[in-house]
Amino acid sequence: MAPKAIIAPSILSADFGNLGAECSKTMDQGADWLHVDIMDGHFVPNITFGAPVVAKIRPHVDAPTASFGRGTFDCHMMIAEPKRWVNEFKAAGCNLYCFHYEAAFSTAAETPSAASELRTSPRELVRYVHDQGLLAGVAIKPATPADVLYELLDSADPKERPDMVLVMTVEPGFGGQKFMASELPKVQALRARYPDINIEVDGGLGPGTIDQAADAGANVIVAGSAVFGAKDPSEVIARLREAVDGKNGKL
Ligand SMILES: O=C(CO)[C@@H](O)[C@H](O)COP(=O)(O)O
Repeated sequence: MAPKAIIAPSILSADFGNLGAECSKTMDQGADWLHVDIMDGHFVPNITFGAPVVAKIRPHVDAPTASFGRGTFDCHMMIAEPKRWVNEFKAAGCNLYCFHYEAAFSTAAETPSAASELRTSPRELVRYVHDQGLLAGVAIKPATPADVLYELLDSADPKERPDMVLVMTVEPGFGGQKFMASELPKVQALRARYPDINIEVDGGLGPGTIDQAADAGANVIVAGSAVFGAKDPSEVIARLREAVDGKNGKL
């Protein structure tokens, strides 16, 4: 049975001119976490913001008092060289550092000019993120199969096991895209093999698509435009939660 629902609105769809207030309002509307999309214009064809902005919004949301707790800043690092920024984002108030499997790998294999301390692998990077005292997430793009994650999730060493996996249900880079149901078999396979892990889905989630994602076994739900564009965001957040927890008998 999947773990409880965690609803993480993506602040990519918030009003950037009023970000602190937008974040605290969304928490008051029932969010568990905030999903903070970091894009570098390199790993993905869009740029958002960096650690200084995260540090500015952190005081607007109470920090979590436990791992995975309310107020977790779930930083989705759509960036090259993800090892470079772990400490800066930790200092800014990030709690969960979710890097892309593809980016961690390419630093080692495809960027031979990268400084040697930045050359890494997904396994080493999960360990490194844990060593810095953060939760570690590993994200996969639509072109990446789920089974690349098995080696990490099967690791006997908890330091090398991700705390969450993120299955992208759109190509990373932009909010407001169409949900790709073609990615759900990955979620099903991961849930069948790992009944207790946090599986996050991101992209095109909302009242019209949540049931498919919940049926597949996702429990951490990112929603940007569906929450920030709603007349009643509280109602949308409650609906997302009900779909996941209702299915799992947790309501
Ligand atoms: O990471 C991303 C996009 O790359 C997402 O977090 C989007 O921000 C989700 O937006 P919606 O599809 O829910 O509008």
